[in-house]
Amino acid sequence: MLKEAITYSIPKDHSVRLVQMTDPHLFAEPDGNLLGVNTANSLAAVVSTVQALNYPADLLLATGDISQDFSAESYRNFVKAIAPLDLPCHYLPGNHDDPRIMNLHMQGERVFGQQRIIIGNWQLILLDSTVRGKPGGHLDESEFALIREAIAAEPDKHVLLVMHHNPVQVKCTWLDQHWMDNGAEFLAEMASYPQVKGMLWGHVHQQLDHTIDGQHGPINLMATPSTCIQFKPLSTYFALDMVQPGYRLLELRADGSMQTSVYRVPGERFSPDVKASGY
Ligand SMILES: Nc1ncnc2c1ncn2[C@@H]1O[C@@H]2COP(=O)(O)O[C@H]2[C@H]1O
Ligand SMILES: [Fe+2]
Repeated sequence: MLKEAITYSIPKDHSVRLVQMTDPHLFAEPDGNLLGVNTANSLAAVVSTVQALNYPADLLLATGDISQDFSAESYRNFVKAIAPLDLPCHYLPGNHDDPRIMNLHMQGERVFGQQRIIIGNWQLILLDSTVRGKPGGHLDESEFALIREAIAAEPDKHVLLVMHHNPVQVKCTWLDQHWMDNGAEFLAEMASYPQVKGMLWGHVHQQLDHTIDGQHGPINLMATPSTCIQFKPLSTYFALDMVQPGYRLLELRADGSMQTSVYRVPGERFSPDVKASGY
């Protein structure tokens, strides 16, 4: 049975404006760092950068790997860190999250774990692509069923599919072993639905903007940098990139088209240990 969606009422001819933040990898302790980057500080820098823009966003999407240590405090720290944005936050799990602890501790008046959002002319579907105990992803049949039922329930809404794992390979050999392993099947089915206009994910700690031809028009594929460490694009072996922490803004237009850009923290404040060989 399809669970009820959260509905935001904005005029149907208005654009929906989203901020996406992904892979903050927070710790319980404020001095926790991942390969030389203090992840609480880098998230705070991203939040300040977004705040300074005064972007009239409707929602914040947090696309997984909220935690690096599976602690309750790491999730509470995330909720506190995003408070200055004063936006409703919708989250989904990544491979470094514990869904039970996450759902218990991602608590706030406007913090939500539900899978469907109806806003303006759009339906946002938040998918769980995680596989217990594994870094790689897979989309279960139940998630396919959710998408089919959600589209059938709201056939007039454009659809943005949001998830943690990449359904396409990014040409980083070491990282592509952890992609959504049935991504090809997923893409093939989604390309047959006229409603599906975009797919948005995290996990790969790098930007990717790519368009594929669906059977009814283009579908935007979008990956977003982490708010902490960045992976070097097109690398065979694990390698970090020196580009700064980032986030993405999206404007989903009422006609089903979209405008989106990735932004990064200005300056060179965050420099990871480039000799690191993994985590
Ligand atoms: N050297 C490595 N080789 C393969 N996988 C790795 C390596 N280092 C880390 N990983 C895993 O690959 C994942 C990719 O992004 P995540 O943030 O999910 O977390 C990473 C780790 O779980
Ligand atoms: Fe991650």
